Amino acid sequence: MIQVNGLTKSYGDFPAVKGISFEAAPGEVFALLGRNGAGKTTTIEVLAGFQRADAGEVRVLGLDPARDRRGVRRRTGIMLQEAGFFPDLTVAQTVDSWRDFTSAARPTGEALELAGLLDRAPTKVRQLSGGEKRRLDLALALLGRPEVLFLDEPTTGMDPEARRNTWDVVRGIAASGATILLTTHYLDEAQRLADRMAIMDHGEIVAGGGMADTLAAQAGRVSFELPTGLSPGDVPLAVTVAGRVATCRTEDPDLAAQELLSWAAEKGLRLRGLEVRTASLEDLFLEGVDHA
Ligand SMILES: Nc1ncnc2c1ncn2[C@@H]1O[C@H](COP(=O)(O)OP(=O)(O)OP(=O)(O)O)[C@@H](O)[C@H]1O
Repeated sequence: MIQVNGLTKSYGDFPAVKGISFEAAPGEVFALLGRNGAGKTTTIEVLAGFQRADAGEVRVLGLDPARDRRGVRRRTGIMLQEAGFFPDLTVAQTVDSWRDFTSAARPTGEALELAGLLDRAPTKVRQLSGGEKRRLDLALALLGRPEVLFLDEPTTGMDPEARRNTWDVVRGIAASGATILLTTHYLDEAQRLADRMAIMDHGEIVAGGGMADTLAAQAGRVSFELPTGLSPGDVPLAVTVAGRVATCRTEDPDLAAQELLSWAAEKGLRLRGLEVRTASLEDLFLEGVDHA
């Protein structure tokens, strides 16, 4: 559904995307992650046909978006970071006007219901909150029953309930066979939603793969307060210490915690603040962008 091979894009002398490659299959949610300026939006804009790549090959639904922008646009939905709405139209009028130039469009009520915005149908766009505007954007992106959906930071500004609603919608669309390319700064969102991901930094992919496999291959951590009077060398596992908090990075955090607890019991020590954590996407993200 999406194939990117060696995509390169510069603005003047500035290389924003430096030869990245990835693919996304039908029914897959693919998350493109990375800090501000990493090149995520540029990548989406090239895929959606808004920008031309300088080099590399890009295919969406087997089409080249630079040559067949119309064909791509007809079968894809897009939610960019800044939407341009007419402030004096109501929510329903906005959707209606988009329906006029969308083929096989959903009924207005259905699109609004999907985006959780039905009760705001008669409200003027200028009166919507930031999160509600994102929901209107989502309704428009879903209007043409897209086979590929590009979502650039879709839940920014949404309250927790609206975020969850959006996740359910995204999962539903993916379950119906569509492919979703998502950028987000909420790593919990990526971890919950995405089947696969790529972390970008300075225009390059620095880590990526299947979400579950990649996280499973990452080390977890066990941390606790180092008991008074002890030094890191007294602990039976290799730890790093910041302040009084000792941290052990390990592939098996449960086993490490058991070893620590039996050692503490034997010595009559109490391990305060004991925390056992499997690897999170946040760990991987920080490691990826730090080492880049
Ligand atoms: N039209 C433009 N002209 C010049 N430079 C640009 C333009 N658009 C983006 N850039 C630069 O290209 C780099 C990549 O921008 P891009 O918007 O793709 O990053 P991003 O990963 O989407 O960031 P964010 O998380 O902040 O949305 C940035 O350094 C940005 O300043």
